[in-house]
Amino acid sequence: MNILEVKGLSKTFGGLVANSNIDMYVEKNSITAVIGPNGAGKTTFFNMITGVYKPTSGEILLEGKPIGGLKPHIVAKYGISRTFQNIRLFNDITVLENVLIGMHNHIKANIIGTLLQLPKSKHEEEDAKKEAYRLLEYVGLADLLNEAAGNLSYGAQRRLEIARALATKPKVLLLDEPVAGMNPKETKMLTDLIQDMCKKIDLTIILIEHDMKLVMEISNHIIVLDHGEKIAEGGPEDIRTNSKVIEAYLGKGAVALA
Ligand SMILES: Nc1ncnc2c1ncn2[C@@H]1O[C@H](COP(=O)(O)OP(=O)(O)OP(=O)(O)O)[C@@H](O)[C@H]1O
Repeated sequence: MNILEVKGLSKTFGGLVANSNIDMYVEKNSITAVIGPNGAGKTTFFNMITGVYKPTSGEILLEGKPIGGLKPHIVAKYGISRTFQNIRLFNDITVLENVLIGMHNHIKANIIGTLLQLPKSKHEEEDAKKEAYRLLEYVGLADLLNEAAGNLSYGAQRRLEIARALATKPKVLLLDEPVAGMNPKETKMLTDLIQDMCKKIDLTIILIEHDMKLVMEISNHIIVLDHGEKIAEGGPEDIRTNSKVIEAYLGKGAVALA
């Protein structure tokens, strides 16, 4: 079953075509990678799916419902969450508080209730803390819950971003270059986490990643963008040997790397 469908999606900035007529079908509980050289249009594509950019044309359907052009917080409520290429955490507050902030969409108590410490809000806050702790345990950060986020190692900050994204209870999680800048040990931890999220917590994952070893190892499906167009899609083996893909990465006349 397709949880997400993208049909004829385009985005232009003035005269520049950043995405042109892209189709994508994402199966539930799968891992899809979006790859392509620098400037190919990958982040623009993510920004349209998450509501940061309004598509110039085309459709985005989550479980058959149109979500294209909705505001990011509404898209998040419908079940799409993301992490960013450049880590965006609140460095001066604790690890736990960063996750609690991710939950605000799901906490019903209003601000007055919170200020007055009404019983319902107190109860909701306790539940939120328990859930945040559970998420931190899941990503391996429970021991650091009272640490300022800015003091965490790079790999731990990436896992905290994922915990915060999970706090919105997404159905689809978009990861923008999740292992960029990580050492091999951190990369392995994150790779295991990505696969576990897909298998054990009923999540569908779409990732942008330049680490081809990782992409080939974990993706069920890969789509390749170049100059804003989808030039290929398929399983890792199809993509590894696709002449258009090799040409996009290495230039005309290049031969297969594999
Ligand atoms: N807000 C914007 N305004 C104008 N042009 C933009 C905007 N966002 C992206 N672009 C342009 O759209 C094209 C695609 O950019 P995008 O960031 O989507 O590529 P990318 O594949 O994510 O690149 P990278 O791998 O380097 O992150 C580029 O030419 C970029 O300059």
